[in-house]
Amino acid sequence: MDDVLQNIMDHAVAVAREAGQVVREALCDEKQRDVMTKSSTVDLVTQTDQRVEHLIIQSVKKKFPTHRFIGEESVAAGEACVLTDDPTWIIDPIDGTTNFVHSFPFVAVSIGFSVDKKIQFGVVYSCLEDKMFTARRGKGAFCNGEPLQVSDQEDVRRSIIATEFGSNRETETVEKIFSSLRNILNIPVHGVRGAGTAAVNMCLVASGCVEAYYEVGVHVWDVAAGSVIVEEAGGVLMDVEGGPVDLMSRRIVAANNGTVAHRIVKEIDAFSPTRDDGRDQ
Ligand SMILES: O=P([O-])([O-])O[C@@H]1[C@H](O)[C@H](O)[C@@H](O)[C@H](O)[C@H]1O
Ligand SMILES: [Mg+2]
Ligand SMILES: [Mg+2]
Repeated sequence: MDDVLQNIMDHAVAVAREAGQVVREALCDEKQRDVMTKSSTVDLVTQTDQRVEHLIIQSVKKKFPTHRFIGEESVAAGEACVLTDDPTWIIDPIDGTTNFVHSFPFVAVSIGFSVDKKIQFGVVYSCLEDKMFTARRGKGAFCNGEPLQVSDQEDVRRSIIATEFGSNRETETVEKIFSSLRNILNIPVHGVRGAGTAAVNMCLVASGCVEAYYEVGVHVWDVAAGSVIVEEAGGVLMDVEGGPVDLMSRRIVAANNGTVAHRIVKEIDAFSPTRDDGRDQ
């Protein structure tokens, strides 16, 4: 299986690079950034998201015809979001679509690969920075081939925390997001940041630039690849209430260590969006 998995991962890296090239080119063409909306008026999608997802899936199908897929835009088009034990590619063709639409310079192609419901490797290509983040379970995490290591900071008060506001603008949700943010700022922490892409935020944790990232409202395709990149860089994953992470639950804390993760969890005003797999919370 070892060489087989490496072969699959090599293909993921190659297709992510190809997809990134398409995204870069599309940035220069306003038509390819025309906005459509999904779950809310601020949940954006473009024809480039759809085109890139199609490109990735077709390319994989040709080489690995039995593999399954969970792709953000396929799910938006009505496909089921079910993780089985079968080899499954979990794809976010453009993580950071809002950034893409506005030319805000953090946009990633995110590909996770799961077998037996466990992510085996992750590839995040931050295509405007030309940074290829990769990690295979048990084999370390890398950026452009250089090993990654999380920060060794244990004191949350000397930390930068990343988070996002998401695309749910219901009053209650916005209140909870701000309540968590206020609590964390008041610890106080050195700063709060957000790149506008969950996948890049997780790679920033893996790179040691920020100590933790948390969000309620992410989807499995936002975090599947990043989850193994964080763990392989020495970090930890947790649910926002401190239990084990569940990638379908739409809740995540990714941190450099358990001390920082547990400290952040204390300040998060948790809530439970509808799960990606439609199961009860
Ligand atoms: O829609 P998309 O740009 O692929 O993904 C979104 C981005 O990662 C954003 O930073 C995060 O706040 C959202 O929760 C994601 O859904
Ligand atoms: Mg995304
Ligand atoms: Mg996306």
